[in-house]
Amino acid sequence: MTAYGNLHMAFEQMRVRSLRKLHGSPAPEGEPDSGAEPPRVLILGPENSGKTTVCKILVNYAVRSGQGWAPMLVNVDPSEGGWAVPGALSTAAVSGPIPTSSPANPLGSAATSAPTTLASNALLPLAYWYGHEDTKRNYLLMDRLIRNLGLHISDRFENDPEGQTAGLIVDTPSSFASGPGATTEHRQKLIKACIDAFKINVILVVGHEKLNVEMQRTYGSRLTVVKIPKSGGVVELDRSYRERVHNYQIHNYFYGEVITPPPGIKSTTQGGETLTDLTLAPSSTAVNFSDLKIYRIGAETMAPSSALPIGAARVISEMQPVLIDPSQPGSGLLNAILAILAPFNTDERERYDEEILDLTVMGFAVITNLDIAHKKMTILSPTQGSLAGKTALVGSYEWQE
Ligand SMILES: Nc1ncnc2c1ncn2[C@@H]1O[C@H](COP(=O)(O)OP(=O)(O)OP(=O)(O)O)[C@@H](O)[C@H]1O
Repeated sequence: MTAYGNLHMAFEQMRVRSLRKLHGSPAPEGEPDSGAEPPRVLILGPENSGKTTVCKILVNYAVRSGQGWAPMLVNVDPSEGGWAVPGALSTAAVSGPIPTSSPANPLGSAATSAPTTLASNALLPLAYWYGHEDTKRNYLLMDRLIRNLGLHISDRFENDPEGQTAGLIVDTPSSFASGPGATTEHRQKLIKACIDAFKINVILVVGHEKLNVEMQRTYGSRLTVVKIPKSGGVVELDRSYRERVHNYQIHNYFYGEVITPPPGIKSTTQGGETLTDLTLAPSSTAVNFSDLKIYRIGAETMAPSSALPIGAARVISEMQPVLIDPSQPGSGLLNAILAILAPFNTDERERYDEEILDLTVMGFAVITNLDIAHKKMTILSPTQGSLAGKTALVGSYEWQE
């Protein structure tokens, strides 16, 4: 904790200096006035090194310091869940301490979920849908979504110069830290995408000497690279636990957080709310196949370009949106999670081919039944709003009650 405490103090000084610069206040004697940048931190580390926990500790220290900071927390780990369901990349400005009581909402829950009085249970995240657990599956898409998140954050910072002095903290997947030989180039590109998109000025490497040396060598001359020890408390999470957590997170997205009080206790509250308020009632509706346009980015199974025979070109590129016909057997839609996308640009002149890749997510739904004979599908969604005319993206996540 000493290392985390010291880091917090250093980041706090950066915030204060950058706010001072913004207000044009003079620096106290003996303090340099240059380089007053807010902390924009990228956290890297291998699997089970406690990256997410470090992010949460640093964000919680910042919001508790009583200065009214609301740092941006960015989750580019698609297997994490963040504020949406697993498979999404998201970001939110955090203004209250993040509750850490449940793996269902590892970073605090979004305002779209059950309303509660805790400030960090009312986060307004911005999410993009990547749709797969593994960043290696479509690294070009990851790269594009990271850059999209960065553009939105830059826009927000431009409109809120005071808010930007709180800085931002980026949690990354463990595949950014290490991986089999051939993926080194990909992960380096993704790290570079994060550094460019979020204008990172500090890289924290959690307990990985080799990566620390690599980062020092590549970025040491222009960014601060700090190695911090892995906390002794980190729990090694295995594959089956992670799968259970994913199912639990998706269940929670639709049904809210069902917390059963310990035996013998009749009524309990969390953050001043009675626990029954935290349960949600999703709606199940039958829609025609033609009502909803469902796309998949790239083909379902795709070998890396380097594995194709010499001279062969792809029929479908990794970034091409492919319209799926639900009436075709093997469409892979049954039980698939759908990300319902924000509408396309209404101005025809502003439209472009791959616009679908740059649309943010409004919410998630799941196809619980496909009736090919009647061309209808049953969709479970958080609200009763009509899905007609909407566009959805499907990835490789599936869920069954
Ligand atoms: N200091 C600590 N004390 C107790 N438990 C901890 C501590 N740090 C982390 N943990 C627990 O260890 C587990 C793994 O930590 P965390 O999710 O932060 O690691 P990660 O590096 O982000 O993992 P991933 O490989 O999924 O990216 C979590 O269940 C977390 O609650």
